[in-house]
Amino acid sequence: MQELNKTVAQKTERPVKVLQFGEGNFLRAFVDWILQEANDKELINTNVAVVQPIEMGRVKDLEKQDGLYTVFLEGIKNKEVVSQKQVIDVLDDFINPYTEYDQYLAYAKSEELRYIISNTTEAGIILDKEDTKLDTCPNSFPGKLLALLVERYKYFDGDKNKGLIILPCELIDHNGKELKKVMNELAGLVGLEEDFITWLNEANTFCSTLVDRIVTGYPRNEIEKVTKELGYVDNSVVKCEIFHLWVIETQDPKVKEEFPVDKAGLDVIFVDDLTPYKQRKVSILNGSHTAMVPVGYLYGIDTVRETVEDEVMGQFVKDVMFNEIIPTQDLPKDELDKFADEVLDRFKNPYIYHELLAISLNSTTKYKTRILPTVIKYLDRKNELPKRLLFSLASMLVFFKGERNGEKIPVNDNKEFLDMYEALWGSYDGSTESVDKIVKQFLGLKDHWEFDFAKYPEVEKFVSESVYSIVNDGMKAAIKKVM
Ligand SMILES: NC(=O)c1ccc[n+]([C@@H]2O[C@H](COP(=O)([O-])OP(=O)(O)OC[C@H]3O[C@@H](n4cnc5c(N)ncnc54)[C@H](O)[C@@H]3O)[C@@H](O)[C@H]2O)c1
Ligand SMILES: O=P(O)(O)OC[C@@H](O)[C@@H](O)[C@H](O)[C@H](O)CO
Repeated sequence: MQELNKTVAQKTERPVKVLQFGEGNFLRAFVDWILQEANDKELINTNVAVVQPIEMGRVKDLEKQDGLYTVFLEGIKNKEVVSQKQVIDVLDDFINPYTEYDQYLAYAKSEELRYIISNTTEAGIILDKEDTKLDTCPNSFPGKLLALLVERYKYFDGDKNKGLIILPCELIDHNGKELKKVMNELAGLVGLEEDFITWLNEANTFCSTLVDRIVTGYPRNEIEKVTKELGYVDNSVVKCEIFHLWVIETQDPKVKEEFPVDKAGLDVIFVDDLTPYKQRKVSILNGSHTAMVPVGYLYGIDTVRETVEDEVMGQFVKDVMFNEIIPTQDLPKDELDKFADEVLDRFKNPYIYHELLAISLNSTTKYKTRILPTVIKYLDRKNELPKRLLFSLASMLVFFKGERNGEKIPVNDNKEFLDMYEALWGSYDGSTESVDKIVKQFLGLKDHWEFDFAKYPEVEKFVSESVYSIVNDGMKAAIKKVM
C-alpha cells in the first residue's frame, strides 16, 4: 500500500505565518487541526514551519510524508458516535535547528511570520543558564526563541510592527508569562541591550493558554484496521477524542481579531484570565489521571476506560474527584461537578485506548504539579488526610519498584528519579522498618516536593502503612482500606 504524501492527498500552498516548536502528537492533533479547520473556512491563511525542540525527534519523519498526516477523531458527541479521519496539510517546513541552524534563523527575516506556537512539555520552559551563546543552537526552547527574536530585532531594525504573537501550550501555570519571564532572564544573562529588551516586551505579545484534548497518538492497537480504512500507510496518524478546548488569555483585543480561529465553530475562547479553567482542568482531569495510574496499573488494569469502568477502581476515581479534589477548588460546586461528570464520560470513551503506562511518564513531577497542590489545600482546609490521593502517592512509590505480578513494569521518568527509586528500594528487606525508612526518605525530598511533609506526621504514617500493605497484601486487598 502507498505511503501518504502529496501524490495521495492534496497539499495547499499558504504563507508560513506560524513557527511551531514541537512536532508531538498533541500539537498535531490539536493546534494544527484547529489551524486546518480555520484555513478551510478561510478565516486564516497560514501554513506552519515545525521546529524540533530537542536533538532527537520526528520532524524529518513528518517531512517524508510531505507534512501530511491523518487526525483520527473518535468518540461520542450529543449521544451520537462520531468517527472522522481528516488529512492535515498545514505542515510546510521541517527544521532540526541542531543541524539546520541557519535555516531556522532565516525565519527571523520573514515578513510573513506572525505567530509562535509551542508545546515542549512541562520540562520545556526553563531557564538554561548555559544558553548564552546564541550563535550556535541553544539547548532550551526559550534560548532558541531568544536567538530568533534577536535576529528579527536586528534585521528589522527594532521595528515595533515586526513583533510576534506567542501562544505557548505547555501545561504549566501562566505559560505565557513564564516564557516571557524566562526570556527576559536569559536576555539579561546574554547581556542584550536595553532597547532589545524593550522591543521583546513591548512589540511581542505573550499570551498564556490552556489546552484540553485527550490525544492518544499513533493507534498501535488498531493500526491494521485503520490503515485498511485509510487506504494508505500513515506513519504519523494520530488518534484523539472529539472534545477540544483552547482557552487563550489576552488583554489585547487585536489578538482575537487577528487570529479568529474561534469563529470556525470550534471550542476556542479568548478570556481575560484563564486561571479558573486551568485549575479546574489540571486538578480534576490531569490530577485524577495521574492519581489513577499507579493504583489501576497495580490493580491489574491497563487503560483509563477499564479503570473507570471497574467497580472498585471506578469508585476510587470518583471518590478522588468528588470527595478530595473538588472540595479544594474555588469555583462553584455545581460547575465543578458538571465538569467532573464530563471528564468521567471522556475517560469512558469506548473508542480511545488510553494506556495507563502512557500517562505514567514523568509521574514523579506530575504528582507534584497536578496533585500535591490539592493535597496541601485539603490538609489545610479540612484538617484530615486526603486518603485516596495519599494512597495514590504510596502506589506510585510501589509502581516504581518496577514489578507487577512478577513482571517488570516499563517505568519511565527522569533518570534522577529512576536512580532514586532504585536506591530507595535497594534498601528494602521486607520489614515494616525498611518501608518506614524508604517512605521517610521519599517524602523528605524537600527540593523535589518543595513542601515539608514532616509538618504532617500522620501523612508519613499513612503512606508507610499503605506502601507496606500494597507490597505485602497486593493492590486488590490494600485498596479496600481506603474505600
Ligand atoms: N497527549 C495529550 O492528551 C495531551 C493533552 C494536553 C496536553 N498535553 C501535553 O502536551 C505535551 C506533549 O504531549 P504529546 O502527546 O504531544 O507528546 P509527544 O511525546 O508526542 O511529544 C512531545 C514533544 O515535546 C518535545 N519535548 C520533549 N521533551 C522536551 C524538553 N525537555 N524540552 C523541549 N521539548 C521537549 C518533543 O520534542 C516533542 O515535540 C505533554 O507535556 C502533555 O502534558 C498532552
Ligand atoms: O500528556 P501528559 O503525559 O502530560 O498527561 C497525561 C494526560 O493527563 C493528559 O495528556 C490529558 O489527557 C490531557 O491533558 C487532556 O487535555
